[in-house]
Amino acid sequence: MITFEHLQKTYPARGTGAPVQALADIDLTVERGEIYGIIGRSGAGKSTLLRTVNLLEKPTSGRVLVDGVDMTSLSARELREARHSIGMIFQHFNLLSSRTVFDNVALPLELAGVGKAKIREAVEPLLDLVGLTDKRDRYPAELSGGQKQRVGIARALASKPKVLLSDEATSALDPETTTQILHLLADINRRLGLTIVLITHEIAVIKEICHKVAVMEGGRIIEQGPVFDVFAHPKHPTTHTFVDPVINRGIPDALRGRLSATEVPGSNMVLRITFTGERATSPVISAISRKLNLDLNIWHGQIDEIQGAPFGTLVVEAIGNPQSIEAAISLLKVNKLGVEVLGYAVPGNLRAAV
Ligand SMILES: Nc1ncnc2c1ncn2[C@@H]1O[C@H](COP(=O)(O)OP(=O)(O)OP(=O)(O)O)[C@@H](O)[C@H]1O
Repeated sequence: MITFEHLQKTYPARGTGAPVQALADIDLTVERGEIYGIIGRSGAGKSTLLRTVNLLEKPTSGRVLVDGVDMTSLSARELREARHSIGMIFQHFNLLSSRTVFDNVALPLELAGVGKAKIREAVEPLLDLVGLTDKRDRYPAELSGGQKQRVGIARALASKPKVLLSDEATSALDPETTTQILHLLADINRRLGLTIVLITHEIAVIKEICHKVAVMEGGRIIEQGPVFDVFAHPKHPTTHTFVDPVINRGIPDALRGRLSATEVPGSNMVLRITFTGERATSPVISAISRKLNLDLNIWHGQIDEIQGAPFGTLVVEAIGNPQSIEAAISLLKVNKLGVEVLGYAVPGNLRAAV
């Protein structure tokens, strides 16, 4: 539905400053019907990337294709037309304070010259969809933040877009309202098959509703893929800093302090084994222990949930000869379990910690 091809954006120098390269060679595809989350720290280039989709920001080079149409090649009139199929919602809602809820939602249709009866036909179901039928004659100042964003969503849907762009739409809301708005977006995605691209600096937003995620840093995408895969096996250190606080893949601090990065005489290897819902670990682990005559002492374990699928982590201390341990690691991998060496620990220290 949306393809970014070799997309670059450099903002010209301001005053005595240097030009800013906000986007550096972005290649990304968002499939139809997906909720695609883009996460990154402040200044990573998220807003710039999102705003190239409807050409609020013109790329310096490269292309943006929306439903097969190269947005960078359109005339001003064609671009106005194309923008009807791309809705957008904002952190600060961008509502007109002098218009009622109904009139805010109706605005894009009025601007497109749609008649009064047709506007009513379009707006009333949208107010129902976002749960604001009883607020239709209220003004923005009389609404809560969550209600204002519901108006923003209804207004964005008024021109029946194929794509909805969400620019930090929940950043100004409290956690409970954030969850309600995210559920509304997920519901709209399911009911209308709408493709949603959202930018956020909050990993909880990605975890809650996105199917896929791209992590941005310094104008580049440093990691991307299905949310489950990126959360379960983050590769880039920046992805770790986002994911680790919400997916507890780690070990308790008291135990972590007893790990050393290098092997010392008498120490045992400590492994982290990760598994997804379909894989039962304990029969595999006990079979491997028996077969190779080694002990895999479970040190710490837990199960998280990513997008409704269980994701488990076990930290084990491997006690046996080095060849058996190497063979065990291979066998765990053959059984499609994730294995990482966390470090080494002296058994006495471990027992003290447990
Ligand atoms: N109009 C502009 N002129 C010059 N530089 C800009 C402009 N807009 C953004 N930038 C710069 O481009 C880089 C990317 O900015 P962008 O707003 O896309 O990042 P972001 O990831 O959305 O950040 P935030 O989460 O803070 O909004 C930053 O260094 C920013 O200062």
